[in-house]
Amino acid sequence: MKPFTPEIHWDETVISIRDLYKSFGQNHVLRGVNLDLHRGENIVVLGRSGTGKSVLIKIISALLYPDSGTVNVLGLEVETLKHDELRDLRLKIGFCFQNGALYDSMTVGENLAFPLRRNMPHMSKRERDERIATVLEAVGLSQTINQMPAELSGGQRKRIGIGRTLILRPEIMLYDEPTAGLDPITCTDINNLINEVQKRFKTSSIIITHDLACAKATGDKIAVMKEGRFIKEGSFEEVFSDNDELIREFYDYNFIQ
Ligand SMILES: Nc1ncnc2c1ncn2[C@@H]1O[C@H](COP(=O)(O)OP(=O)(O)OP(=O)(O)O)[C@@H](O)[C@H]1O
Repeated sequence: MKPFTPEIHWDETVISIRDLYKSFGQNHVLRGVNLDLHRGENIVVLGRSGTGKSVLIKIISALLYPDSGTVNVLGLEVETLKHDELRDLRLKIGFCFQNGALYDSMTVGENLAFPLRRNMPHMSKRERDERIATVLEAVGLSQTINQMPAELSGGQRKRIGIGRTLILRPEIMLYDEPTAGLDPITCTDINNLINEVQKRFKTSSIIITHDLACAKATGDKIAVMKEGRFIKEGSFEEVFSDNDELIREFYDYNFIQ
C-alpha cells in the first residue's frame, strides 16, 4: 500500500489516449487502448511479457507512431507536432529506461550534467551543480558524484538513472520495468523512491511492470493490459478483489503478501 496520499488533480489530464491501434505486420500489438493520466497520478500498466507495454510508452513519447487513434500529451496531439514542438514536449517527458542508460565512461556527476549541457546550454555551471546536488540528494546518492557507473550496485544504477531523468525536471515520468533484475529489498527501495519523486517533484507517471509488489506500492491506479488492450482498471484492491480468472492467473504468477 502507498505510504501517502498523493495530491491528484482529477480535473486535469496530462496524457489522454483514445482508440489506439498498432500492428507490426500481422502482429496486432495494441488493439484499442484508452487511458487517462491525471496530474499528480501514478498509473501502473501491468501485463505479461509481449503484451505491448513498451510499445505504448514509445508511442506516448513519439518514438513510434500508431496506426490509428489519438495521443494527447500536456494538451498537444502528439502526431501533429512539428520537429521543434516535439523536441520541446519530449523535454517535459522523462523516460526511465530499464538499464538506467548511463554512460559507462563518465562519472555519476558527468552523467547527470550531460542532459543539462545538451538541452540547457545557457545554464550556468553554478546552477547546473546545484541541480545535480539536489537530484543526487533526492535519490539518496550524494556520495557517489565522482564514482563511475561500474562501481555502483544495480540498485544504485537504477537510482542514478532515475536521477538523470529527473534532472530536466520533467512533468511526466515514464518508468520501464523499474524493478527488473533487482532483489526484493532493493525493489522496495526503488518503489519508495518512485513515490518520493511523485511527492517531491509533483510528477505524473506511467510505470510499466509485471511486478505486482511494485504495482501495489506505487500505483494510484492499476491498468491491466492483456492482448493489446486494458481489461481491468482501478485501485490495486479493486483490480485484484474479484475472481476473474485472467486476473487470478496473473496474481498467482507473483508472490505478494
Ligand atoms: N519496432 C518493432 N518492430 C516489430 N515488432 C515490434 C517492435 N517493437 C515491439 N514489437 C513487438 O510488439 C510486441 C510487444 O512488445 P513490447 O516490447 O511492447 O512488450 P512488453 O509488454 O513491453 O513486454 P516485456 O515485458 O517483455 O518488455 C512484441 O511482440 C514485439 O516483438
